[in-house]
This record gives sequence, C-alpha cells and structure tokens, in this order.
Amino acid sequence: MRKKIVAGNWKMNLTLAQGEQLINDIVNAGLKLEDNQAVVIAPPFPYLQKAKSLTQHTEGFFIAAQNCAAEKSGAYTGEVSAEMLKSIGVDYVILGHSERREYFAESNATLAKKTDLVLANGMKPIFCCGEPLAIREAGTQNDYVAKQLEESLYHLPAEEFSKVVIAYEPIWAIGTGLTASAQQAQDMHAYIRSQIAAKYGREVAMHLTILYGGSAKPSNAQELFACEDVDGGLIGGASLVAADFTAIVKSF
Ligand SMILES: O=C[C@H](O)COP(=O)(O)O
Repeated sequence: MRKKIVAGNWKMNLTLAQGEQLINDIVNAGLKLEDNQAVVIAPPFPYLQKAKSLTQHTEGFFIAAQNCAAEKSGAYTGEVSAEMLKSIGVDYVILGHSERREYFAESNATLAKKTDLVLANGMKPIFCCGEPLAIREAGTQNDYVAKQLEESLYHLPAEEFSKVVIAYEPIWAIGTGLTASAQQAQDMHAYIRSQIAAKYGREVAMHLTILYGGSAKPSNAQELFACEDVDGGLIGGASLVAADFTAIVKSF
C-alpha cells in the first residue's frame, strides 16, 4: 500500500515557544494514524531538534527540514548540510519549493545535487514541482513539470528514486487561497505517475507518494485526498493552526 503523508511546512513563521505549543497541540490531538499514514512537521532549522524530541515517541510522526545545502561541507557560511540534518534525527528534507526556486534561484541542476546529498545521508527528499500561472494558462503545465522531474531526479537509479516523495504545488495556488480543483490535482498527479512509470516502471510508480500543496485546508482536504493519485498534502498556512492541521490529517 502507498504511504500517505500530511506534511506541515511552517516556512519562516513562529517563535520557538509558539512552535512548541503547536506541536504539543497536534501530538495531543489524539490522531489515529493507520500503518501507511504519516504526519511530517517541517519547522525552521533552529527548531528541528526540539520538534524531534517532542514527536519522537508518537507513532507515525516525522520531522522534515525545509531545505539543505547543495555542498557536502566546508566554507559555505550560513548553510546547513544534509549530514548535519541527519545527525540531529531529521527524516525528510523538502527540496525545490517554489519559494526557494524563485527567491534563492535554485535551479533543477542544484536540486539534483541536493537530492543526492539527502539520499546519501539516509533521509528522504520531498521534492516539490509545479508550474506558474502563465504556464497553466498556456496549457503547458505537464511539460513544465516533466522537465523539473527529469532534470533533478532522473539520474537516480530506481532503488534511490523509490525513496523520493513528490509534492505537486501549482505556484498560482500557494498562499493565494486559490486551490487547484480536485480534478486539476488528480490530472497532474496521474500525469506525474505515468511519467514515472515510463521512466522507472509501473511498480515504482505505483508506490510513489505524490502530495498536493497549494491552499489546502480543512474544507477542501477531503475532496483532494479522495483523488486516486493524491496521497496527502504539503500544507503551508493551515499547518500553523493546530485545529486546521489536525482536521486536514483527519481527512486522510
Ligand atoms: O509548502 C506548502 C505550500 O507552499 C502550500 O502553502 P499554502 O498551504 O499556504 O498555500
């Protein structure tokens, strides 16, 4: 059975005290997760260890970093390496979020390097892809996303690729209140799965977890998660409110 994930990407929000409160509220919400369901919390770097210690005894909870360096180690002031993240117990690393691509000029080639480092350190990448509005309006979103996957991931052998989680996040839906319709999400997720099947075979594609991200909230999560190829969500704004985030988790 495919792994289902609801991941909360806090982005650059909350103080440590607020984050601690939020995690405690989520952990104590009495969520009943099935064996194939996971909750992933992605706080800012300084809170990762705290987040780990608050969640490590709760079944089905994991921690993600929001980014990592493209180099292994050395004179890169301000950077955080994959090895460092592994050493503090991080499970997943979000890579290629559209905000990183746009504001920090992360290219598909850079993301290929980051993906390799995350995998080499025994963690799982949550690899983000998705098109801007102009591409969606031009109707070329499939080609755009296919290129992102090809240039950052297709160098991986099947065994390594199988550890990757993909998050489809149409940029026009992120933080805008404009959610992709369940049909738009399903169409893209099915397309991604078909591309992966063509590259890595049906078995790998059927086991691939593909998350949807972009203004997901309690009122639309159920409809989105009911889609055959949508295996959960990467949640931004709604992950900062315990009641909203837990309601989304309950929509599995
Ligand atoms: O990583 C999360 C996505 O960017 C979605 O953010 P959002 O739920 O605030 O639209």
